[in-house]
This record gives sequence, C-alpha cells and structure tokens, in this order.
Amino acid sequence: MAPSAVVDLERTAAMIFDTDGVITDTARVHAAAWKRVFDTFLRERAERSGERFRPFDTGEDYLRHVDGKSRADGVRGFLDSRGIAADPGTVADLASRKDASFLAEIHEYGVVPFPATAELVGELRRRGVRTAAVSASRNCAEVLRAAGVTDLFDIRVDGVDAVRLGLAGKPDPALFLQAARQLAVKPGEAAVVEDSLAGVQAARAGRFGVVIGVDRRGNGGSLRAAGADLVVADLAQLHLHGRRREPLAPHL
Ligand SMILES: O=P(O)(O)OC[C@H]1O[C@@H](O)[C@H](O)[C@@H](O)[C@@H]1O
Repeated sequence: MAPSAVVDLERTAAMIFDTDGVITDTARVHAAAWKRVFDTFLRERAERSGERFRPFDTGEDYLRHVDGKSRADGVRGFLDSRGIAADPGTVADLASRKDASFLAEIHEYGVVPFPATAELVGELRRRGVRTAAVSASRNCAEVLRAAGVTDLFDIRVDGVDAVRLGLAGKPDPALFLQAARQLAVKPGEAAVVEDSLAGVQAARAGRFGVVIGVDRRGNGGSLRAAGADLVVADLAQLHLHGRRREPLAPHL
C-alpha cells in the first residue's frame, strides 16, 4: 500500500497508541457486546411502555456516544442520547452485563492484533521512539496479552489506572497526559494514534504534537472534524521520516 501520511521522527520522541481498534481488532467486539446489552434493555423498555423499539446502531450510536469512553460513561452517553434517565443501578447493571458479554467473546474467539500496527511499533522502537498503549478499557492488559503484543510497548495506561489515579475519561486528555508523563516526554513531542472521536478530541485537547486518526469504519470526516491532523485507513499507510539520535531532555 502506498504511504499516504508522513510522521517526522525528528520531532516525535514517543508515539501513543489507543488499543481497541488501533492495536487490536476489538472495537467491533466491544460494539457487538454493547448492541446485545442495549437491545435487550431497549426491547424490554419498549414492551413495557408501548413505544417503538429502536435498536442500538453499531455504526452511528456506537461511534458518537460510546466509542473510546469508559464503560459507565458509555452507558450514560448512549442512554442520554435517547433521552433515558440513567439511575446508578441501571448504569451498573448494563455495564456489568456488557463486560460479561465482551469477556465471553474474547475468551471464546481470542484477540487479533492489526499486523500493520505491530510492524509500525517494532520499527519505531528500532528507531529509538518510545511507545505506549492507552485505553479506556479495564480489560486492556488482557486484550494485549491475548493478542501477544504486550512487550511491544514501553508503558500502558488503561481503565484500571484511570480508576486508581482518578483520571477523567476521554474526551478529557488525562489518560494521554499520564502516558506522556510515564514516557518522560512533553505532549508536544508525542504523536497519538486514535480511532475514536472521543480519543481524537482528547489528544487535541492535550496539545499533542500530531494526532493521527485511523478510519476503519468510514468516519474519516468526523475524525478530521474532531481534530485529527492526519487520517489513514490503516497504519500501513503511515510513513516514518528520520530518526532520533539524541534522547530529548526528560519532561519536568
Ligand atoms: O468495558 P471496558 O473493557 O472497561 O472498556 C471500556 C471502553 O473501552 C473503549 O476502548 C471502547 O472503545 C469502549 O467500547 C469500551 O466500552
């Protein structure tokens, strides 16, 4: 595939990768689990109230209201979009059903990494660029392990860290800023690779050097509108230029 976007490594000390949909082919597994849970909920609600059943759409609804957000924020975001008041008990119940459904799926079928992402991360490390895996998911460590790519990344910041450190979820930049801190680089010296709108907004809000959107679902226009500098269909389209010779001064 011809390179269609260039990243200048002379200005890039680190690259931070979102996990679901960028490193591993799990965004669609999350979306399918959400659909199973929300559709059951919406159908029962429609039967009780006599309203029309309008199913969860794994395209529009997922991309706009759930993708990239923490589990509970995803429930709240979607229910809010349908004008449904979300009491804490309902949020917790739907979140835990969705998690059980997601885990059953990856335990049965495993996790597939995107080959071009693994290749790119290997090449970055050979060129002295530090790498991070970031995710809103509390299952991130398990997903990376199941895909066999844990060791490709210098550090990981995920949904478990977010709870432990009290970090706000995307579109807040806190997860990415924490990754930059752990990698000892300033945000402006790091690139972020994301496939979700909330994630692109978070990277833009954090003033990262380059924000790269991965459009695997035909939402390149929205990723650009959310603040992506470059949009590619797959990381095989990313071309690396140059390499770092001197490590940058540690971020204070
Ligand atoms: O429920 P988990 O595994 O903690 O994941 C939280 C979220 O993680 C994000 O990476 C996904 O885009 C969302 O779909 C998912 O809901």
